[in-house]
Amino acid sequence: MDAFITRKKRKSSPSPKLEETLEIPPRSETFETGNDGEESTDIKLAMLSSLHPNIDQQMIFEVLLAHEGSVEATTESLSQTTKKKTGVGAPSQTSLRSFAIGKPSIIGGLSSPSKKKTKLLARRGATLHLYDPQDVSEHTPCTIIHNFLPPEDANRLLVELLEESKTYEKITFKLFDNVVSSPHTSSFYVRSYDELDQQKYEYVYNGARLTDVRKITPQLDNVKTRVEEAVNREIQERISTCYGGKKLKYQSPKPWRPNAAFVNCYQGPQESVGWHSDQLTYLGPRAVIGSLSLGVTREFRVRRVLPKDNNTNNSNLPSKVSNNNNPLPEDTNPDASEGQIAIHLPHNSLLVMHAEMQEEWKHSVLPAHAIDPHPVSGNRRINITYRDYREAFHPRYTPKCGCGVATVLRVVQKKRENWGRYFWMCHAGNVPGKESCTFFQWAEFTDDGDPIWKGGQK
Ligand SMILES: O=C(O)CCC(=O)C(=O)O
Ligand SMILES: [Fe+2]
Repeated sequence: MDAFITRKKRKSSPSPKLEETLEIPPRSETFETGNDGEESTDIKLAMLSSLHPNIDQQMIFEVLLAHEGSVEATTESLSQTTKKKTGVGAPSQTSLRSFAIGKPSIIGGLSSPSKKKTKLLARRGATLHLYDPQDVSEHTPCTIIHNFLPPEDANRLLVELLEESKTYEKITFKLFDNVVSSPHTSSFYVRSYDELDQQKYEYVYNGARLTDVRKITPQLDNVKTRVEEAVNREIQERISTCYGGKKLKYQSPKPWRPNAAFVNCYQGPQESVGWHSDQLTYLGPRAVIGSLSLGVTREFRVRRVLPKDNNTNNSNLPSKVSNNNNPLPEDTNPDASEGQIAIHLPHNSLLVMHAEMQEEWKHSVLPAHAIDPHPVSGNRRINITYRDYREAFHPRYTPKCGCGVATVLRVVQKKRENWGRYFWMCHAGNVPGKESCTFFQWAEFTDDGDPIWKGGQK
């Protein structure tokens, strides 16, 4: 879904614990700000991409660097560039072979039984392109199944959703003085009219309600069971091959049951979604998401978020256990946090985002230079993310803030102190132009990721 804006934390916030994060995810995502009193580069890029949707992100990044991080100077310069219709340069691409040295540790040490120092695959500014399912599962927190559905079922679903997507809309929202709109269209599907009502009137997405919620279509429903089986299989496989035979702490041991689906439509190469993590508020910690791609092939980019200490220098990060008892990432090369991996998502591929993904990685679908048209969808790509909304995380149970609205669940991603710890905070802290109340509460879970409420169950 759409998420591409954020702002820096108001200096007046009374809660020191919030310092490292403050984000404005319009729907179900979380974007992160820096902790140095300025918007992080991602945020600046997200803002600039929204303001200049037709300019390649790599170009925006270079212009931003040339202007020493000034958003104002960059936007001015980009406006000139657009006027002059200057072309944009193609980003340099590198292959896996030129970077892979040994077997990498990909998930912050969680899967790394060997103490041998491993080299990270992607360096700052470089992007590794992965096509092979084995490479994807070894080097990212995802697994991919190509040719997932029988071809005729994939086409039926694609045709159905192309028709549906004719009435999808871009989300618009206000960012400071600008009205910004999401760089693709989307809609949300649930199983029953009762759930539809709940989504419209009980669930809150960053202070707003979803307006476009639909009942699951016949083909979406038909495919759901197969996605469910495959994802549960992949989860078990991941546990045995990557987590040493034991589920992660806070990961639910229950079978994954998709009961909602966001469907995105990307019309043409320029439509995109910026860097984000999906919101855990209704999914709980260590959530798994099944993502089915149809139509035009696009690149799904992932990059790990490494914690930094207060001096933003993480080069001396010792290997130790964080507050949630997961080992901190072993590889602390600051450049490493900037490296990106591009997973190519062809028509009819199922990508499973595993339990380590949302807390420790960010993902995006960046604008493309060119696409190969698909025989059925032309220049369009449809993406379905099946999600398991957990009853225990229904807004009727989650903490309410001073604004009287259900709070959002977040995780400390960037700061070394409290890295990996979850907290509930006021949703308005994520909404531009809205004064947030000071609500903050560390989140507590059982080992199986069920919430423990202070003062007993609400
Ligand atoms: O289109 C995709 O593959 C990813 C979409 C996404 O990240 C999301 O809906 O949260
Ligand atoms: Fe996402």
